[in-house]
Amino acid sequence: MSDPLIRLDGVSKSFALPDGRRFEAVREASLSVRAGEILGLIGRSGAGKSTLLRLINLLERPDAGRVHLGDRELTALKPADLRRERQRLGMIFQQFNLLQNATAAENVAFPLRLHAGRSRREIDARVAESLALVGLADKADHYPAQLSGGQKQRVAIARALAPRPDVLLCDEPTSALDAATTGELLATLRDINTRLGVTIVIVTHELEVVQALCERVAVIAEGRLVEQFDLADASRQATSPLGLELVRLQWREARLAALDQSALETSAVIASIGRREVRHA
Ligand SMILES: Nc1ncnc2c1ncn2[C@@H]1O[C@H](COP(=O)(O)OP(=O)(O)OP(=O)(O)O)[C@@H](O)[C@H]1O
Repeated sequence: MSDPLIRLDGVSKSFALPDGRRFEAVREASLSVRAGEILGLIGRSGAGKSTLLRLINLLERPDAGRVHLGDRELTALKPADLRRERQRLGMIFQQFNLLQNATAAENVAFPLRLHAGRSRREIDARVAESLALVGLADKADHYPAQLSGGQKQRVAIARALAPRPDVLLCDEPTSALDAATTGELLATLRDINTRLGVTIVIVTHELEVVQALCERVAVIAEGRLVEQFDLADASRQATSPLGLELVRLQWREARLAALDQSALETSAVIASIGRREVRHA
């Protein structure tokens, strides 16, 4: 494997419980993410998926272990250097996290204004470009309350992309959306990955999302990374219950696709017989 873009080395994170004990949400997790790939992080509720994702951009600081982005060790950086490196890591959330009293354009401009050195004209151009990327050029002046759930998530994606990050971290981005809107949003994420080369790490509890979008998957259970595999690798042996469920879903989808194909071929044969009979009538 080429040098990874993101590398977690033995990261652990615990939280204080009300009774004073500590709960280990992530335990000695090591993970590498290649530049340009789409990695799914899956696990049952409470398994530690979101915590692991937030350890990548140090929204959560690990108690132990190291986080690398390219050749920089984020866990060793001073606050000003970390702020700069974090611009390479965009993030979106399940509940969109938009500023309600700001327009779509103002929301997208927000991260650009946080860092000095960009002119007003540069910011306006970047905002327009980012909204166009997610198909919302005509909604720049709309407030979040005037947008659908899918449109709100697109504004959030535009905001995350505005600083031109290398990575997009997605925390359950489709959980608040219906099936059709989920499909459209996944197509947008794939397009961003293909056209811009943005590496994507997505946390989800929906195996269909992994199946539709991801190239590789990492399974987390009780804070531990229990297995990782390429979805296209037919020779793989999934071992965890969720890994096995995902493989079964892939088989089912593949069988349905084969059935669709044979139904299509059958109808083509019937149609050609019909045409011959009409000619001979
Ligand atoms: N700030 C916090 N303080 C205390 N406990 C926390 C905190 N954040 C997470 N936890 C606990 O850590 C565990 C893992 O949480 P996390 O949100 O990472 O799980 P998850 O796999 O993303 O779950 P879900 O799919 O339900 O969102 C949970 O038991 C959660 O209650």
